[in-house]
Parts: sequence; C-alpha cells; structure tokens
Amino acid sequence: MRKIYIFDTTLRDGEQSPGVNLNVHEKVEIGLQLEKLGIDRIEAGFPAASAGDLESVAAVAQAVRNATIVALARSNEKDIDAAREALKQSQDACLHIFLATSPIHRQHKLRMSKEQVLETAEAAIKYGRRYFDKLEFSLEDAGRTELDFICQVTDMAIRAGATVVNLPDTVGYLSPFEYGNIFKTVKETVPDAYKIQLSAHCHDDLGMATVNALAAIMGGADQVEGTINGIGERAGNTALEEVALALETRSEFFGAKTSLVLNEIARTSRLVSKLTGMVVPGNKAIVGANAFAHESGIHQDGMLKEKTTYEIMTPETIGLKESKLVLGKHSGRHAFREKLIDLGYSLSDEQVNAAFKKFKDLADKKKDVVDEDLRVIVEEKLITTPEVYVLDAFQISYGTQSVPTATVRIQSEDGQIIEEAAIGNGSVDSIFKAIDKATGEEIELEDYTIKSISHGKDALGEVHLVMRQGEISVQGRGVSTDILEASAKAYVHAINRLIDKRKSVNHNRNNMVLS
Ligand SMILES: CC(=O)SCCNC(=O)CCNC(=O)[C@H](O)C(C)(C)COP(=O)(O)OP(=O)(O)OC[C@H]1O[C@@H](n2cnc3c(N)ncnc32)[C@H](O)[C@@H]1OP(=O)(O)O
Ligand SMILES: CC(C)C(=O)C(=O)O
Ligand SMILES: [Mg+2]
Repeated sequence: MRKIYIFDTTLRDGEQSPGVNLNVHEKVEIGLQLEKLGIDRIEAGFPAASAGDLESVAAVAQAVRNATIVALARSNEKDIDAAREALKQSQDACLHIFLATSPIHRQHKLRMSKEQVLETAEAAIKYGRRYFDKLEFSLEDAGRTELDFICQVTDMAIRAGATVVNLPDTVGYLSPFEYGNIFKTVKETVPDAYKIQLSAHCHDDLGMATVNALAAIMGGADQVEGTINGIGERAGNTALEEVALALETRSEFFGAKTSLVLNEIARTSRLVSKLTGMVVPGNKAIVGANAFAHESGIHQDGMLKEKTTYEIMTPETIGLKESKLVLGKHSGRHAFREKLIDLGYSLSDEQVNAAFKKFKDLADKKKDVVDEDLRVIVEEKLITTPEVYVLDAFQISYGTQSVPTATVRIQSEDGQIIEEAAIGNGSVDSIFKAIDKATGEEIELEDYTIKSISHGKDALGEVHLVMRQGEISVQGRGVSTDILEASAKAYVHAINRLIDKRKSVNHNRNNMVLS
C-alpha cells in the first residue's frame, strides 16, 4: 500500500486563521501532540514574520525530535536566513520556499513576468539548498496557473534542487477532477518528477479541500498538507483527520495509507481547539461532537442491533471511548429502554411505555433530554399517588401595574372539569389560591423551593413544597421547563397526597374505633 506523507501546517497556515495567535508554549504543546499523532512533517511557522514566530519555530524544532520541522520563507534571502536561524537546532529540518505562479498573482501582486518568477524562484531554491538538504518549493496559486507553466516551474524547481514540489489550490477554486488532473499531468509531463515528492495543499473556500486532497492522491500526489480541524486562512485548509480516516476507511478504494497514530486524533483535535479558541462545529466530520452520536429512533435501533448499520468507522479508531445514543424527540423505545437500563432502572414493558410517553412530551419542549430528566420522569412515574385531581390547564395574567390573576382548569376523579380564578400576591400565589378554590381544600403552605435540575436555558425546574392541613403534613413535587407549571403541578400533587393520607388516617381511626 502506497504511503502518503502528512504535512501539518496547523502552526503556520492554521495560525493564519483570523483571530488565532499562539504563543511559544502553545506552539510547542501542539507540536509535541502532533509528534504523538505521527505527523511526518510539521510546519512550525514563518520565521520572517516576526521575532516571536522565529522563536516559536526554534522552540518547536528543539522540542520535537521525531518529525521533520519545516519553516516557511518567501523567495528572498532575508526570509531564508530567518528560517535558517530558526531551524539551526533542528535535528531534521526542511526549508519551505514559495512564490506565486498564477497570472493574477504575477500581474497584480508580484508584478513579475513568467521569466522573472522562474528566475526569482530558481535563485531562492539554489540559495536555500546551500543550507538545507530538504527543500519544498510551493507554486502559490497553482490552482489558477496555466498547466504548461506549472510543468515548467516544477521542472525548474527540481533542477534547482527542490526535494518536494507543492501545487497548492491556494484559493480553494478547483474541482476535484481539475485538481487531480494537475498531478497526473505533472507526473506524465515533467521528466524528473519521479525523483521528488509532489504535494497537495488545498483550501476550503468551496468546501472541497478534503475531496481535492484525495483527488490529488489519486492523481499521484505523495504528500498531503493540511491542518487539524481544518483551521486556516479564510474557510480553512484540508482537515488532516478527514484525509487520514478517508484513506483508512476506504483503503480498498484509495490503495494508500498514512502512518498517523489514529487514536491520537480526538485528543489532538481537542487540544488545537482549546489553544486556538476555534470551536469545532458539532457536525464536523470525524471530530465533531455529533460525528459518533445518534438521535433518531430508527438509527439507534440499528446501532443497538449492529453498529455497522450506521457507523462506517468506530469512535475507538480516533481515540474516543464509544458512540453516543442521544435521547431526543426523534428517539424510539429501544434506545429509551437501553438508556434506562444504563441508569440502573429495571422496568416492566408497561412502565417503560408510560415513562416513554412522558419522555416524548418533554422532548417536544426540550432540546436535550439529559440523564437527570430521565430520572425525574421514571421516579415520578413510579411513585403512584392516586390522582384525585389532575391539572388540565392554567392561565396567568400578570403585569407590573396589575394584580396577578390565575385561572386554573382542573379535572376531578369523576371526569368533571372545574374552572376557578383567583388573585394573589404574585403569580405562584394566585395559582395556588385558584387551585384551593377549585379543590375546596384549605391548606397552609409551609415551604416552597425551586431549583434547576438540568442545564441550559431550557433546563427543567423542580418545585418542592410542604403543605399542612391540621395534623396532616405532605410534600409535593412538580417538574416542568416552565416554573409556574412546575409550581402548579407540585401543588396539585401535594393535594392528591393530602387526600390520600387523610383517607388512610381516617381509615386507621375507624379501625381503632371498631376494634
Ligand atoms: C498563501 C500563503 O499562505 S502565503 C503566507 C502568508 N502568510 C503571511 O503573510 C504571514 C506572515 N506575513 C508577514 O508577517 C508579513 O507579510 C511579512 C513580514 C512576511 C512581510 O511584510 P512586509 O514587508 O510589510 O510586506 P507586505 O506583507 O505588506 O507585502 C508582501 C510583500 O512580499 C512580496 N511577496 C509576496 N510573496 C512573495 C514571495 N513568495 N516571494 C517574494 N516576495 C513575495 C509582495 O509582492 C510584497 O512585496 P512589495 O512590498 O514589494 O509589494
Ligand atoms: C504558502 C502556501 C503553501 C500556501 O499556504 C498556499 O498556497 O495556500
Ligand atoms: Mg495555504
């Protein structure tokens, strides 16, 4: 199987992401993790850019011993000298020189003719080779360069001493077919192309950075350049984890492999995200939080029966523990039951069905149903107090200038609907007073607490209250994403428990009288 060399430019092109600025320590930390990941070549920076970048490249070159350390330079002696200075402690160094070759860049940016581009690049490569055995030359904006000129520059670069020639799609312009064809053409046309390595460097402006890198491999590229999490200039670079996993998962198709230590990918991704401050989107391939998470019932059922139904690679491959079955409104009974077993509940089919119905009602209101929500659902369901009254609906009228008024609709045991309204000292008080009227109970509220039992803006609120009627004291509990609803539920729950307790107290009294 053909080996594809991996050239990581997280510390150089990745750092060119607007808003990203890594200090020396952070660069070294990432460099060491890239070494663990088995990256072949690490581009540590652009030493001519600043004294800080020169220092960072030198620090990475000193710390990382098991990868080639690369430093970038423009095609001039000053930049190359800065790279020399930065890499002088390196065990295995590579100089990376670039010059743009496309008509747009030649005319507007460099203001050079084709001949001047050839001469400038040749002089720089020759100067660089005086000091470096390994030298990569990049034809910046090769993607928009005339194909015959790409071949001409590549030919010149090889003769001048480049060991790697990089053909970047600098502005993410090409389709996979076109990009792959450049490599195929260079291989077929440039006589000495077989003596050096050809490299692909893609940007994601049209969302094709990964597929273009793969097309380059199919066209004959020996090396792929990119970054962790695909960070980089504008829309970013090829995400290296995507290329590595595409080659691993579809090795029979590509016939090529990297030597990355794949189970270091998740760790590397998290570190780069943490230190650059660039959050990885949930749906990002390979390393996004949802890449191995399943929410819909049909998929979860498939996953529980056989993981390959919905996973083409395993989370363990990239160093994650396991796939996640996320419960939400699209989930089904199979996953729900499995989750309850995980949480330590052993319920009958009937109990699972009843709890599942409550779960679906909650999932309609709440984005993420977390373990704590499920515990509440199950435990509420298992504590069975006869429901003499059920809260059917309530409405609140409230304003800073008006007295809060609540209207409640309550269904009694015999199916009768009772509607009552009341005013109170606040929204909760008015609801409680309306419930008192509807149930005809006279109650003293002894305690009322409210707390959030799950996270986020749509967290569940749990109301706990203690009420007394004569000698009988009971507790009530209500849970909802709305605290007023949780309060009303807790109050009705407590009244039902009060009626239940009153019945058993009376029953015991009667028994005592009889005996
Ligand atoms: C595709 C890429 O990612 S290329 C790498 C891009 N990365 C960076 O630019 C980050 C680091 N850059 C920097 O810190 C600065 O741009 C520096 C220090 C390199 C140069 O700064 P300045 O001297 O102020 O020049 P400035 O950046 O404004 O302009 C770039 C100059 O380099 C020239 N230039 C651009 N590419 C090359 C090249 N490959 N070889 C030689 N000269 C080049 C431009 O034509 C321009 O020259 P001019 O001043 O004669 O018009
Ligand atoms: C410096 C070169 C390789 C580059 O980053 C690009 O062309 O995108
Ligand atoms: Mg780039």
